[in-house]
Amino acid sequence: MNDNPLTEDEIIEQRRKRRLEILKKHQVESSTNAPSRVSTEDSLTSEVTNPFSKPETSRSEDERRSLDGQQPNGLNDSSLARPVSNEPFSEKTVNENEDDEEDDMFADTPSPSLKKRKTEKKPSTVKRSLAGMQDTWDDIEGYYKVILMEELDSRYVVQSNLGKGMFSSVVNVMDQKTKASFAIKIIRNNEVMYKAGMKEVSILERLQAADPEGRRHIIRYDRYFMHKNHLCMVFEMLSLNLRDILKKFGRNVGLNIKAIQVYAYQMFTALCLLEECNVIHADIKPDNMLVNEKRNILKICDLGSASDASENEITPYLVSRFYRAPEIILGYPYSCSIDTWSVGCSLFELYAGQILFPGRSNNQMLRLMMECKGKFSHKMLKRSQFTFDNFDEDFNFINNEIDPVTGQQTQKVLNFSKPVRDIKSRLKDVLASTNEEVVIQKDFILLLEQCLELNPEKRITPKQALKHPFFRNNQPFR
Ligand SMILES: Nc1ncnc2c1ncn2[C@@H]1O[C@H](COP(=O)(O)OP(=O)(O)OP(=O)(O)O)[C@@H](O)[C@H]1O
Repeated sequence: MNDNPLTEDEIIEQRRKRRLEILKKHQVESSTNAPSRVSTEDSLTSEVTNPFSKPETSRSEDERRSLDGQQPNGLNDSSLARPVSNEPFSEKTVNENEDDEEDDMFADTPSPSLKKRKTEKKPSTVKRSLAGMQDTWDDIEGYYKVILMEELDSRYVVQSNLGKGMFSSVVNVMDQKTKASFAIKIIRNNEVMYKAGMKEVSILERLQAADPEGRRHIIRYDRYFMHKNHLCMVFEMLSLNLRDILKKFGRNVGLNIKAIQVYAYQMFTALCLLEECNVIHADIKPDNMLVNEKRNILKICDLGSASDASENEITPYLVSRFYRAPEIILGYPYSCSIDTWSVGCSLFELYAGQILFPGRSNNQMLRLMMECKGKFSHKMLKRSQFTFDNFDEDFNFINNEIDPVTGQQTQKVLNFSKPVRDIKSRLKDVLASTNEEVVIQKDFILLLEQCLELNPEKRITPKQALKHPFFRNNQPFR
């Protein structure tokens, strides 16, 4: 298997394609969906009658078990790590962040080198000079130049930088009224991003109305305001994302099975809410799952790629590639179950400490999926729009690879009669240390297999997943 890291050019090209898809989508939607004006005083926290909301009493017992504050045996830092005796996988691991580092099609100038990206830790302490000099507020890429102790919306005081994504920079602030901490996502000063941000706001509002008490593991959103031409979205303050957790506690070997159980249950609880609201997240991955300080509560964040399930326009670059469901690549009708696929990939990665399908192209993603799960049914291939990009007329897979020696593109037909690298064999080196863990691990493998059904119609639903035997001995929820 070729697990070599992608070249910088390949990463740039891959990410550019994805952002182009998002750009195209928002250009089409913008004329109808985006509000023409946003008031700085507008708040989205007021009560809204929500057609998607479901009364508390109608929630299943399983869902209720996962509610925040009902987990007496929460995780702590030591309970996340797997015993060091577990051997890491011998395979070379592809840089897990490669899919997040990209050239920036929204910037006026070429991006700084990929390595230089995540640099800024502390906001500048230089005082901003003259009001009215708008261009000094933004950097050349349209990110707001945050100043330590700056006041936003006459209320929030900037404490530190939290992170930087393609669409925004995120800062930690203190609300002077309540002294509470919040995270504010400051969207880049760019019309397309503003429209994408407003769409994220409307989806968050909808999810919030269906879960007014915020117990279903989607990030809590408070309100938005405008600051110097930047859309600012106020969120509850959380701690690390699961990619950071994996680096910190998994030591690149993965987290222990008990931590996986707790997080998995919360992920499926969030997916249930998304499904009830008919929302597809479309960017589920460890980077977009945040945990609290105590590490016992997980929330899914970054709804920036989310959309209504009825808007499921066929496009082959939706979702970050390693977490992309086969139906997206094939051009088969897709729905909320693409998020279940992404959760399956994320859970494997959190447990194994390595990416499940580190394909360097959509074609290679299909190959890795078939090595793991066997071949696609002809019925599915017949219904897919992009089948012949990757299969011949007899539905044989055409493997497209770059020859590492000659650098030439090579094509050869590959046949997959049955899985050659299934989940069980991939996890054979992750040894369970107790008999109890052996049983839990077996159930985990079963659950992963069901999340990773090639046919989306046969894939486990989030509601079914919550009842899976994998959660049988999950004491924190009992
Ligand atoms: N509520 C929060 N609490 C703590 N940290 C946060 C919070 N929200 C975001 N962050 C940090 O900021 C980073 C970027 O946030 P987010 O993914 O929402 O931004 P984005 O611009 O949409 O990024 P992307 O390029 O992934 O689309 C996150 O990975 C996380 O580390």
